[in-house]
Amino acid sequence: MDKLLIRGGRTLQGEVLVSGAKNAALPELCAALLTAEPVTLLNVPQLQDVSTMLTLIRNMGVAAERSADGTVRIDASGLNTPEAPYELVKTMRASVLALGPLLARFGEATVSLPGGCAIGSRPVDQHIKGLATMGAEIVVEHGYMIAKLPAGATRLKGARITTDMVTVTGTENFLMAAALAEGETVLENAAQEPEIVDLAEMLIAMGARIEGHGTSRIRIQGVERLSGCTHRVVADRIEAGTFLCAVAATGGNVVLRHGRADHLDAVIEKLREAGAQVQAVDAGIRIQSPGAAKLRAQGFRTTEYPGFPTDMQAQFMALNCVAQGTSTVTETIFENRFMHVDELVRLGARIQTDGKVAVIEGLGNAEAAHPPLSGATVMATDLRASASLVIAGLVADGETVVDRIYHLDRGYDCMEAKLRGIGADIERVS
Ligand SMILES: CC(=O)N[C@H]1[C@@H](OP(=O)(O)OP(=O)(O)OC[C@H]2O[C@@H](n3ccc(=O)[nH]c3=O)[C@H](O)[C@@H]2O)O[C@H](CO)[C@@H](O)[C@@H]1O
Ligand SMILES: C=C(OP(=O)(O)O)C(=O)O
Repeated sequence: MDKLLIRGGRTLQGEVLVSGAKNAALPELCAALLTAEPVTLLNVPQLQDVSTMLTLIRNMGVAAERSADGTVRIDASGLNTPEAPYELVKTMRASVLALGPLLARFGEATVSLPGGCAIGSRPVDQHIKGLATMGAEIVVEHGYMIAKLPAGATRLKGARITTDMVTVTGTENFLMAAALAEGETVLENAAQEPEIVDLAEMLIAMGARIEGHGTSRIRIQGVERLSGCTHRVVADRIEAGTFLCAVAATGGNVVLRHGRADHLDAVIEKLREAGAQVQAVDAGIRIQSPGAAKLRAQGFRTTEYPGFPTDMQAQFMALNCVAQGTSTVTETIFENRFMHVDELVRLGARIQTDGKVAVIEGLGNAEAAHPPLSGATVMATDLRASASLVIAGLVADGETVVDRIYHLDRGYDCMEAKLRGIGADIERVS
């Protein structure tokens, strides 16, 4: 099993190329199921989750080829098995995004329930309720959602869908289903994430009629068929945010090429309050930091976009551990997304948790002769927890080994090579 070996203490300088967003590429690969015409996606990141999604759609009879430059060509004209099996869904929750497109184009779908994962339960009751409002008949049997149209119906019906909470994958499933439904669908309480906007733009390029994406009310006028398209996946704001926290912690001066500062307002605001300089520049985002010991830790609460993203909580917590002062972090989206805490503590961090709240005693001291964390072997437990351990390892004294980095490989495109490119001492060992 691969591990990362990090020797901490280097500042970071130079330029990093931000990849396409995992959380946009995965729904967009599913959106290609909505048409029998070829779809080309550009800027698709090289990630394990993308490979899993390609396996999933190929299992359905879809032709999909991926080139090294990030182009993926999909031809779903031969789709013959509208099914997402448990073996694949259990390793990647995003597989539930096949439900909406399969139901809309074929009138049937069998998709495994995702179950839970390390960070908490991943319920899909809102997906089922919303698609049922559009006329689908969905039963849950043997761990699968088995969905079909009522006898005689050929399309889903447009509907007004108000979800109990803001759901990102729910909004994506509804968008894709509604694009081919009969009549108008209005999504109330819709998610506003940049990845939703990017998916909507791809669907519009396929001929969908969508308005209001990026706001909490999205209107979709269903069309009878969608065409192929070429679409470029939006830059990964979470990858960019992770590098921002890494540079803030180590100190340095780095440009994140293609990074979108306008998609990271909540995180950038906190970094500025901490004392780092962060600017949108032509090429992307520039960060200059004197290093965590001279920054002030910042409390935050995770919420849906445009609030502070849950997918950045672990990485910012790692920064808070080595900055000055006490901070409070509240995780409101997932009930178990503090798995990195015990591992950060192994490196010397001081963190107390109580339910959704973590209190971090920042160990930053600009006068100290040694870094406050000391290298150790730590275990990655989930995707963003892994990234937080890498950030901690970059500032810790001596060697840190991050084990189980298959979690990291699900969602970061060549992270160690990118970090090495800006001066980190980090290598992958088997
Ligand atoms: C709003 C939010 O921050 N969503 C995050 C969530 O998206 P993801 O799409 O996985 O999760 P949702 O946005 O659907 O879930 C948001 C909240 O709603 C609940 N829920 C959701 C659907 C449902 O049918 N029933 C239900 O109760 C979830 O338990 C969760 O507490 O995890 C992703 C991976 O970390 C992040 O990229 C997303 O930013
Ligand atoms: C947890 C994440 O992804 P997933 O929903 O695929 O588990 C993430 O992107 O941080």
